[in-house]
Amino acid sequence: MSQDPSRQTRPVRSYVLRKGRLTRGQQRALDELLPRYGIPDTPPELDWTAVFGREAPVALEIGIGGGEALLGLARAHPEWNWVGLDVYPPGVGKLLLGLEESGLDNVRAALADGVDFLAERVPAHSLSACYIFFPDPWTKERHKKRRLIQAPFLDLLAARLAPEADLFLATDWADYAEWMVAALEAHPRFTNVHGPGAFAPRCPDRPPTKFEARGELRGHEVYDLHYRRMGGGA
Ligand SMILES: C[S@@+](CC[C@H](N)C(=O)[O-])C[C@H]1O[C@@H](n2cnc3c(N)ncnc32)[C@H](O)[C@@H]1O
Repeated sequence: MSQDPSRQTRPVRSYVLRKGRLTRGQQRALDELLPRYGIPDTPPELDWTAVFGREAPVALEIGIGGGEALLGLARAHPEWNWVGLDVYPPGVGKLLLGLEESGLDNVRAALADGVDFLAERVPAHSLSACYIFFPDPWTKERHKKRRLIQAPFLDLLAARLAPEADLFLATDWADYAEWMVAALEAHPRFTNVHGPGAFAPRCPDRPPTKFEARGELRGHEVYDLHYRRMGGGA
């Protein structure tokens, strides 16, 4: 039986932020679709109206995985501009293929580190929402310092979110969920929409991702969180 060429894999060549094997389809997407759906490298600080060709609230998802959640959210809210980031080339390739197939025109993608992107590219207070679903949990005690959700990251995020912007998170690690609640509630710029210490109902319009499904098969409970950036300050 001949193999579907789009399923054949080869090592990442052009994009090496994180190791990953691209299918031919994903490699083509990065080569051909990134110029269309990607975010231009210059100028360093972005002008969202120029990036999207229209004025609309901008929502950012950091760590899109295969882009399933972002595609669902962008489909559900065509009136918003959506930006998806990941350091994993096959994931960004998969999102680009999804964009090509869906015809959605309100999504832009970048193969980029979320922290660098926020620090270097995103104008102050220009984001109306941020989504972070199932960030790497770094479960070993000695690795927890690598977790994304901690004070320096929250300082940076607060400086890029507009006042009253929403922050939605989800994790299937109970210990990381508690860690996120502690970090966010210790931060002067974030308030829990559902009351101190509370978890949130499932984020509206959040489609299940492959990663979430894998966790569910292992019996992991999912914890959603919903915070709001309070007004004022940097
Ligand atoms: C556990 S996966 C979850 C993916 C996706 N959100 C989902 O629900 O299926 C975490 C994702 O975050 C990405 N990631 C980790 N650190 C990142 C960073 N600093 N910036 C952007 N993406 C990151 C990883 O490459 C991976 O795709």
